[in-house]
Amino acid sequence: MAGSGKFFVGGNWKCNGTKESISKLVSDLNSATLESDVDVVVSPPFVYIDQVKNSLTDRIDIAAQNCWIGKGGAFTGEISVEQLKDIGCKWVVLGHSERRHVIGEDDQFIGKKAAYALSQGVGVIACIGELLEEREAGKTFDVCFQQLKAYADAVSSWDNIVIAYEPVWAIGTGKVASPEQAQEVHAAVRNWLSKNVSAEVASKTRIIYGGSVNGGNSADLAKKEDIDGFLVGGASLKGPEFATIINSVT
Ligand SMILES: O=C(COP(=O)(O)O)NO
Repeated sequence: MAGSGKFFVGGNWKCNGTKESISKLVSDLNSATLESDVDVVVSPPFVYIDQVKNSLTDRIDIAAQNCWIGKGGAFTGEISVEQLKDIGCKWVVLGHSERRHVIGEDDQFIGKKAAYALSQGVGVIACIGELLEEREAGKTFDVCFQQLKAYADAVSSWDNIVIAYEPVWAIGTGKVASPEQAQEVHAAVRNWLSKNVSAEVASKTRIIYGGSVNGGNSADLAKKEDIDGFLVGGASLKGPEFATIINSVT
């Protein structure tokens, strides 16, 4: 398994940054003191991965924000898992709500991407999460379990998967899920894994929360039994605050 820490915190930089701003962010991360039992990854835009990989401390791994569904070749505009490995990526974020609801990727497409990435030895941060209208309609569990099933139907091992529960209504809105709301879904996800995969997978798979996490709310979220870390967007672009979040999970 890529990373053996009890906890996992990812920084999803999304489509943000410049060479200059990323150089400053990397410098801040390199000078941070980070808790030892937290696996930490950052996910730069593709075009900055090489810069980050060649300047960031080895304490922090690199995740890509997406990958092609199979081996490279005549797929204009795509980036293969092999190429991401070649430049030092150990992880890839898949199934992010922005890929589902903005780009239009469906569950099966995402599941196949996850299976291929894992087959090449790259870990998968497997995102799931419901829309506000789905939550308001009482469909949160149905949606998350459907997305989980698509991963489970495609992959043959869970050793290199971290599940990220990211309620879409909390992403980028400042409306963070309450610790109780997040714990309820994390516990249901873990129970689903136990019933549909195995008790061992349910026990060892890290389930992380994403959606308006910041240095002020991460500690309360991290106290919950089934919250094993975070996938942080906006706050991960600020090195000191991202370090505060990382150090709050233990
Ligand atoms: O999309 C997110 C969360 O973003 P924010 O922290 O900005 O809500 N993580 O992948």
